[in-house]
Amino acid sequence: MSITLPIALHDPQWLFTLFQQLDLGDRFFWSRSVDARALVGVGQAAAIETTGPERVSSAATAWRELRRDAIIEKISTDLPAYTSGPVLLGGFTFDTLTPRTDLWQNFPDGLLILPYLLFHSDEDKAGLTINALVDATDAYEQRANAVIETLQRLSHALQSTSAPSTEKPAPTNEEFITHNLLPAEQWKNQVAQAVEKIRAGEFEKVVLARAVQVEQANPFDVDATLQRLSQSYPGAYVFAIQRGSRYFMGATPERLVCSEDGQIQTMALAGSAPRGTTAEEDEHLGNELLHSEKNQGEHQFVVTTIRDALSTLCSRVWVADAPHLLKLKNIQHLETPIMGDLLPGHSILEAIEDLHPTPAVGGYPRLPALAAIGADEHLDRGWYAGPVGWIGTGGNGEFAVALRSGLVEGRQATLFAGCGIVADSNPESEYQESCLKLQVMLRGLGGEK
Ligand SMILES: C=C(O[C@H]1C=CC=C(C(=O)O)[C@@H]1O)C(=O)O
Repeated sequence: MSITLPIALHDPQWLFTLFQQLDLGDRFFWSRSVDARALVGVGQAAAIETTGPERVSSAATAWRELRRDAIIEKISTDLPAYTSGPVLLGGFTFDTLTPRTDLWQNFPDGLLILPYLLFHSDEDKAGLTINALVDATDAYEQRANAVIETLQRLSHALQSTSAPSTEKPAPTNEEFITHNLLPAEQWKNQVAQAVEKIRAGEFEKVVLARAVQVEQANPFDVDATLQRLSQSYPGAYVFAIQRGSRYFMGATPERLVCSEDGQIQTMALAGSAPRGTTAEEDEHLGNELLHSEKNQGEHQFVVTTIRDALSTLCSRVWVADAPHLLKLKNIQHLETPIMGDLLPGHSILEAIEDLHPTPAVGGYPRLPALAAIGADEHLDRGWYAGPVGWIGTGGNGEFAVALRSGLVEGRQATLFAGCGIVADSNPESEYQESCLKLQVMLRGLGGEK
């Protein structure tokens, strides 16, 4: 049973903090400041957990079953268009080839949660959805009273606390102790070996990732981290998924797929350069990136693969003629927007199944590149570089690729970054590029003033 009520627009960060105080269970955060869309969930009315290579298609089947007998009420027409009604939030692992370690305990291969409460907003409307799994034996009056009591507590919390400052939280004064999971020289050797394999014709591109462990004396402040990320990366998808004492969170620039009324939008994002310290230097670095054969090659693998994947799912596919620059705070990328008209009967989960992993996070051709990642990377990627996002009714939803991300627990965090390796990659430059990508979460956590 799912009921959506209109609610006043509120700062989603604030709702995230209030939901902690209500003590209703794990929290979920999703927002992209530029399109003013946010979803903030708490608690669990139902969960779909899947395993194995079929983790996405099994989730699609389970979601169809869960929806089949749903009673869906919308108490107004003045509600956000795509996020009203039951919405599942969650994600999937990057792959199911690499053995999982303790690091990703409680993050199954596939997990989509129907939260107990979901605050959702677009530019000018907001809604609060209350979900509950109810069966014929339920003491419905008691259940209804529990919901009323929760809503009263939420309303009280909204009235009695003031909205947090919209200022970006200052960096913490804490000392970070950082530790490469794989020593830097070893990672660079891996890159050099991948280049050899590419030159020997084993595959054409592979994305190799690395992880850094960060520790400080006091627990990391997850709420302040989300606020820093949202303010520093307004164009990024800022997300957090809590599983007990752990949060998987980040600010990723890469949309995997957005589906609205049968229209899907995706992008090829690959090829990187630092930002300049002056406008001239920045323009120069951007022009170099646009004209770099190495980066254009790395990018084209992604464009071609996405176009091919969409051709079986869509009646029409539109790909921009050439990539443009996506300029982020400390790094710039090549980006090609791609759109398509989904064939009737297809949903966002089918699009994810076909698109993921794109060569922006896996490689090209897909299978030998994934085998090389599994054999050579020595890293449990878990949900890093996997799809994270939400799905609503009618096949609508949005998923991003979980980059610029990390797993945060108490005083410790494990942060991830990867780089596309092609025949003319240079191990030292790739290492430097991975450091730029890691900076997103390092600064988010309050480090690197
Ligand atoms: C794999 C990552 O970035 C991808 C997205 C943009 C640019 C990339 C690159 O230039 O290598 C990567 O393909 C990461 O941030 O961990």
